[in-house]
Amino acid sequence: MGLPEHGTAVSAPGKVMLAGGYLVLDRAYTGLVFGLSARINVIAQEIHTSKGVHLTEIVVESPQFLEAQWRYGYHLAEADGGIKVTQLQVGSHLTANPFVETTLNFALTYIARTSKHRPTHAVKSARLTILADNDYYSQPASPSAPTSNSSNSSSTTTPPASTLNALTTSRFARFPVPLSGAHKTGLGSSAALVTSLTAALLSHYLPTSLFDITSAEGKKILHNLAQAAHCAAQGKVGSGFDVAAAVYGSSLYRRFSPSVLSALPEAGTPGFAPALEKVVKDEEGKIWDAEILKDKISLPEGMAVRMCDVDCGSQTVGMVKSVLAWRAREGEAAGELWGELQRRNEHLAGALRGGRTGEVREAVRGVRELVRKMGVESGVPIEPESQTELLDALEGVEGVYGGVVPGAGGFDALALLVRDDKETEARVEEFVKGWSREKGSRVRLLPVRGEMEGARKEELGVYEGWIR
Ligand SMILES: Nc1ncnc2c1ncn2[C@@H]1O[C@H](COP(=O)(O)OP(=O)(O)OP(=O)(O)O)[C@@H](O)[C@H]1O
Ligand SMILES: C[C@@](O)(CCOP(=O)(O)O)CC(=O)O
Repeated sequence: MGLPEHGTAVSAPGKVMLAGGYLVLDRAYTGLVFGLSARINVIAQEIHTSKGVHLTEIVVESPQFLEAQWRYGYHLAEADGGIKVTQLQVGSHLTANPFVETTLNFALTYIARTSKHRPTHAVKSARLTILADNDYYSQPASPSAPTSNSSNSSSTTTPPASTLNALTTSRFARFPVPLSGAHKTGLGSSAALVTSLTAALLSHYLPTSLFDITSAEGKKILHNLAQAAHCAAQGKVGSGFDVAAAVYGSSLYRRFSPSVLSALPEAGTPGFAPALEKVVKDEEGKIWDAEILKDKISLPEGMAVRMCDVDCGSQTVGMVKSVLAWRAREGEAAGELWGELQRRNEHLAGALRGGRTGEVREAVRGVRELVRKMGVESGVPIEPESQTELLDALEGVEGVYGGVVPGAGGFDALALLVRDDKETEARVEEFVKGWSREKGSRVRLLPVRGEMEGARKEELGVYEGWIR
């Protein structure tokens, strides 16, 4: 498979919230958010049809997974409802991908509205290829065999067998399962996907005078559009820190008011297109009130953020709901705890930003102490005992400054602040191997690390073998 000459590629990073989980749901508080080196890449290409064939469809595929192709037709919805896609059947069955479908509705509507062409002329057939870095999903035990993929072999890109071994051990693994069977590691795949798919569509269809991912205005449009699409696809309004990280990379994050999106009609319903354009462009800067402060987040020289995947079979549902119920119930005591926790989170951010490596360990301990208190008082295992034991033990490994349960916490992940050298990495790997043996859990140090940069354009050559 040669190198394709045409197309636009973008990538957006995953996320980890080092401190500020739960608090960040309220605009009175902030979160310390890091973008990650694991990216979701989307390549947009024109589909060339034979002469006389008037095919208009958008094909989205994730060639790393089985049965991961979604094809859509589209039409202009009446009464300014925007461009609405309809999924087309591929082979014998139809698997929905709500994040892809909603993103197409939002991005294509914005494109048709903004471009100078007639709406349906603005959107020609295209193929979007999604490639996710390996750390988003746990790796299969053994490399997958080539599959014939009979149901959609006509259009799914299957790398030739000769390159398959290399691909399974290289940047983009092939998984022997459909996307629904992949085990996620919690790095924010949906936010990175929605952001990079939105950016790929905007870059593909609009001239740089209307969308330029490298400019501040372009990032603003991407952020507002991706937040709106992600919230609609999720069916709820979270803090949006994951989309902010996907667009801007690491930052100190204060959320937008939920009311920003509450007046937006559903995609395809009357008035959706002008309402979306207005909220995305926010021409007077009065609609969006999120604060995404990039210069407030940095690390001391020689320090890295690393992640561990903890696979121990425990799951916790409804954590956010239970913590917020506790806060509503215990207004005053909870408010005091959150106030002090916010101060400690800011102190940690200050120590990291100021390069005060010597203060980091104590600052992390201070944060963890109150996170545990919040957990005990709300009855939610935010930093469960098994994680406390592991984090305390990891502090004893030379080169580890400290670690936390990131985001909402729970049993399944850790974020560590470590000395950024091979020796520390080897010691942590050795330690978690021993811990897994001893405790009967599976703890893995992921290759992924904190990174400052957000969504960006990529060279097509990176994806050789995966696109045509
Ligand atoms: N490689 C991919 N190709 C296509 N769609 C994907 C891909 N990765 C993720 N998605 C979409 O994102 C959904 C997963 O989103 P979900 O919010 O459950 O996970 P997440 O964002 O990784 O979770 P977390 O917020 O815990 O990190 C999938 O069901 C699919 O719709
Ligand atoms: C609990 C919360 O504050 C953080 C959730 O983070 P994560 O998905 O566990 O990385 C929710 C949110 O900010 O949307």
